[in-house]
Amino acid sequence: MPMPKLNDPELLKEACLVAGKWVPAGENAIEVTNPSTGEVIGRVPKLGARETDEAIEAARIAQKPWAARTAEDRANVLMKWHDLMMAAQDDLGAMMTAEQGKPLAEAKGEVAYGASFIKWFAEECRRTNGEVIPGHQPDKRIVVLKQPVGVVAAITPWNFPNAMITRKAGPALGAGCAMVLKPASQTPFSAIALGVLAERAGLPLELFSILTGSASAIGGAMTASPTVRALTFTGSTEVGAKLYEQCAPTIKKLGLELGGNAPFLVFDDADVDAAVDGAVIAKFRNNGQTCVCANRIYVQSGVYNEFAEKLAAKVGSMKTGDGFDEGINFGPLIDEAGLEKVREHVEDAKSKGAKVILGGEAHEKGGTFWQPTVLTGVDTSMKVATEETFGPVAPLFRFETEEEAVDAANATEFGLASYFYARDLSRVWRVSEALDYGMVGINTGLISTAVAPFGGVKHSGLGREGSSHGMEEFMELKYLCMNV
Ligand SMILES: NC(=O)C1=CN([C@@H]2O[C@H](COP(=O)(O)OP(=O)(O)OC[C@H]3O[C@@H](n4cnc5c(N)ncnc54)[C@H](OP(=O)(O)O)[C@@H]3O)[C@@H](O)[C@H]2O)C=CC1
Ligand SMILES: O=C(O)CCCC(=O)O
Repeated sequence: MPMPKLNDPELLKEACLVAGKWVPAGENAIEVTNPSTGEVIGRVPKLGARETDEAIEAARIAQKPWAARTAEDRANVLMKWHDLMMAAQDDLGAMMTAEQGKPLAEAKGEVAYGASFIKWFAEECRRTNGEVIPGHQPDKRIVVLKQPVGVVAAITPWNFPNAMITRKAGPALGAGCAMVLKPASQTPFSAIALGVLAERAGLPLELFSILTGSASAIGGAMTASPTVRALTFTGSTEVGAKLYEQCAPTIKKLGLELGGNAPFLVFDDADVDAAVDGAVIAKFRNNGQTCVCANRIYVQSGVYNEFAEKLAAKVGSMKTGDGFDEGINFGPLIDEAGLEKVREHVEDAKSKGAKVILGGEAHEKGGTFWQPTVLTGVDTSMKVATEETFGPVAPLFRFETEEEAVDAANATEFGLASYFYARDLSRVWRVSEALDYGMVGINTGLISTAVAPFGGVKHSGLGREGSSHGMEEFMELKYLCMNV
C-alpha cells in the first residue's frame, strides 16, 4: 500500500538542513524506497565533506549563545519540539512505515518513544547540577561545574529512524551543545522531519544540521574535525570500531551503541506463558531488527517442549505484510542484504540438524519478506549461536543447569541486552549479577525507556543513553580551585 496522504505534507521534505539553510536534493541525489513495495518515495541530497565542514563551523558559532541561554529556556524549546512531534505522530509514523517498513502502529509507538527522550532531557537539562567539595586546605574551596562539550556529531541507523536521533539530540541540545547529524541513507525522511519540527519549535537552525549522503565522506569529515568534541553513533560494531579509530587523533568523547547478540533464558521455574509473551516482544519487535532483540533463546529441559510449542503457536497466529495494512505484526526486512543474512542463518541451522517448527522460508509475499521462524534442536555449531541474525528467527537451545545457561549466554564478544524468566528470588539475583551485559530484562521482554541507562559492554559499545547518565555523555566536568 502506498503512503497515505500526510496531514502536513511539508514534513516530507526532500532537502537537508546544512549550516542553517535548507539544501534541496539536486541532480546527484539518493533515492529512498519503501522496503515493502520497492516504490521510490522521494529523494534526498547526496552531500559530502565540504557541506559537513560548513555545518560544523556553523554549529561552532551557534553553540556558544545557545549554551549561554538559561537551562529553562533550552528546556522550553525542547518541550515545544516534543509537543510538535506528538501532534505530528500520525504523519511521522506514516513516513517511518513508508521508508522503514515497520507496521504503522509500531512506527507511531516509536514516534512516542522518540519524543519521550526529548521530554525527559528537557526536564533533565534543568538539573545538571555541579558540586561543592570540602577543600583539601583551609584556604581552598572546590567547585565543580558541568559544561557542554561543544559540537557533537551523530550518526544513526535505519532500524529506529526517529528514536535513535532523539536519544542523542535531546541530551546534547539540552546540555547546551550543537549537533551535526548524519541519519541512515535508507530512512532519512524521519530525520529531516525532525529538523522541520525543530525549526518550528524555535531551535536556532545552525545548531542542528542534518546531512544525507556519502557515509564515509560525512563520517570522515566529522571524525577529522578538531571542532567536533564528541561523536555519538548507533549501528554495527564494524563501523563503530572504524569511527573509534578515526576519532583517536582528535581525542573525542565517544558514545557507541553497537551490535548485540542477546540471550533470552527460560528456567524451569519460569511462568512459561509469560516467557512466551516476553520472547515474542524481545525477539520479534521491529521484525527482529533491533540491537536488543533476543538472538539466542535458551530453554531449560523441563519446559523446553512446552515453550517451543507455545511460542510457535503464538507467533504463527501473527501476520506478516505491508506495514500500512490493518492488523499487521511484522513488516519486510530492510533490504536484500538483510534477507540474505536471515536465509543464510536458517539454511546453516537446518543443514546442521535444527528442526523448523514454524516458517523457515522466504515469505510468499516475495521481496524482502521472511516468514517468522522458530527453530528447535539448535546448538553452538550454528551461525545463529554467534552472529546477530537481525531478523525474525527464534533459535531455541536446550540447557540442563543454571551454570551451563549463564556460561552459554556469556560466551559472546557482545554485551548489550539479556533477558531471563525465573521465579526463584535467589536465582534472579544470581543470574542478574552473573550476566555480562549492560542491560538485563527479568521476567520482561521490553526494557527500553527514556528513564533508564541504555548501553552495552564489550563489543556492544561505550557509554549510556537515556536517564540522567545520558546527559553526562555530552558534558565535561570543570573543577575550580579557589584560594580564599
Ligand atoms: N546497534 C544497532 O542498533 C544496529 C545494528 N546494526 C547491525 O549492523 C548490520 C549492518 O547494518 P547497517 O545499516 O549496514 O549498519 P551500519 O553500521 O553500516 O550503519 C549505521 C549508520 O552508520 C553509517 N555508516 C556506514 N558506514 C560508515 C562509515 N564508514 N563512516 C561513517 N558512517 C558510516 C550508515 O550510513 P549509510 O546508511 O549511509 O550507510 C548509517 O547511518 C545489521 O545487520 C545489524 O546487525 C545495524 C543497525 C543498527
Ligand atoms: O539500537 C537499536 O537497535 C535500537 C534500540 C531500540 C531501543 O531503544 O530499544
